Amino acid sequence: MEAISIGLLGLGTVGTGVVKIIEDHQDKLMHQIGCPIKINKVLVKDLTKERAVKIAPEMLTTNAKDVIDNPEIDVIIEVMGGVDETRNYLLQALKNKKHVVTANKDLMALYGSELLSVAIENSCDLFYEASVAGGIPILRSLVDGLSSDHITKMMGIVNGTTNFILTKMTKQGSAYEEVLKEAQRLGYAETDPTSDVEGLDAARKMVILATLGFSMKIDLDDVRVQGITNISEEDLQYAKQLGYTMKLIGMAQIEDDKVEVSVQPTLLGETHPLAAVNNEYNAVYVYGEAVGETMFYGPGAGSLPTATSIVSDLVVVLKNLVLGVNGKSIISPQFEKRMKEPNEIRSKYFLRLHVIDEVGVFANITSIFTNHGVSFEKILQLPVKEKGLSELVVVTHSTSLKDYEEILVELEDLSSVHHIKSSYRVEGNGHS
Ligand SMILES: NC(=O)C1=CN([C@@H]2O[C@H](COP(=O)(O)OP(=O)(O)OC[C@H]3O[C@@H](n4cnc5c(N)ncnc54)[C@H](OP(=O)(O)O)[C@@H]3O)[C@@H](O)[C@H]2O)C=CC1
Ligand SMILES: N[C@@H](CC=O)C(=O)O
Ligand code: NA
Repeated sequence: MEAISIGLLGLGTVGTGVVKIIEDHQDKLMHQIGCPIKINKVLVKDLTKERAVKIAPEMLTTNAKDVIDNPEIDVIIEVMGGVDETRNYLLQALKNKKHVVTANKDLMALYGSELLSVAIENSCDLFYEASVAGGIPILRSLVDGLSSDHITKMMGIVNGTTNFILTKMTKQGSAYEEVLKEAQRLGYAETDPTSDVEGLDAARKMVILATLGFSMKIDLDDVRVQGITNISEEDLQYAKQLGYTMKLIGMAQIEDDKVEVSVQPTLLGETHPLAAVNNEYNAVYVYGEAVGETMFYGPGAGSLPTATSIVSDLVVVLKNLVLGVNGKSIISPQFEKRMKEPNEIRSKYFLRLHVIDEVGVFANITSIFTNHGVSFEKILQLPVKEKGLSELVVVTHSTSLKDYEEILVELEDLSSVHHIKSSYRVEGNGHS
């Protein structure tokens, strides 16, 4: 078989890794697919930029048509990021009967179903393993390895940048801004890291996971999102003191055919399997009715780990090409989406308050919780430097989101509550 010709859209952190893996693993790839892989054209923004891989200048272009309309190219690897422009490029590429491999979760979370239908119409493959948890083969595990089970819960640390930041803040007491800069330097963060730290990147990945895991078309608007920018040093200290580890957790659960999906800073019991996932590492905890607990762990970001998933997707495209089955493995969602209402979403919560230090305050606060049928699992009360105030930290027993939100409003209205400092979801030690 003659060489397979591929085109790259982008040659940054991930694109460079793709070129390296194709070069360094050429023998193994050749053995798997029976022919060499040839990189034909690469779209970049800046032709003069120094590249971390050797690439002939004539292979670079700033004109996307040189890649997507190029009759010599069989497969497009999209690693440029962005949504609108990229969507148009990939739609055109699929209409041109080119198979697509992408790392773009922003695009797949928003336009995945459109792109996948166009792929089916054109008998093309569209794979996106690198878009969730970079180097971990989690999407394939959901659609192949666990296809026979009924998945009821997925919890993920799916953003490497925020896990890196929280780990360094917790374990080394590092300052947020400093660690964010380090994550950017190491190539973990998005071009605009706001989407990392505000939780949006993780939310997009949870949309992809929940859509595949529950076979239901989940949209970004269905995800409740909170990032890590307001987490303070004090919160991390209290978490530790109470036996928890703070992580940005993506949660997707289904119960009685109704789904909840969220991304929020969460206090995990120290023996929860996800509590030990540190630095830029990602992990996705998947609970299936038959299989029970499983966990998929590995690097969630970075050049070579992400590129590994991309080139592995490319191998599947090429194997499918030999078998003549491209586009046949894409399965549309089976079920209608039904989301849980706030009164059906249950959790424990950590709440930190500054309250006026006087007689009767604690009783007033407790009565608000009692009126909603919510009791405390843990309580801490300490003086604060500010005169006349004390710090109250509670962990509740399980309550509905509806009750909890009403409690917060009622606490805000209480004159003896000076300030609600922070509030986080609490998860125990797993096994559910
Ligand atoms: N970094 C990571 O660890 C991971 C990234 N991803 C995803 O992979 C994709 C790429 O990320 P990453 O490699 O980090 O990004 P980079 O910013 O490092 O690279 C982007 C590349 O695309 C090119 N590019 C961007 N916009 C255009 C445009 N409009 N026209 C032409 N070329 C363009 C840039 O060209 P030039 O070099 O000339 O500026 C650059 O080569 C994103 O979707 C990201 O979310 C997924 C998993 C992990
Ligand atoms: N910015 C992302 C990169 C991978 O998707 C992250 O930090 O996880
Ligand atoms: Na992956």
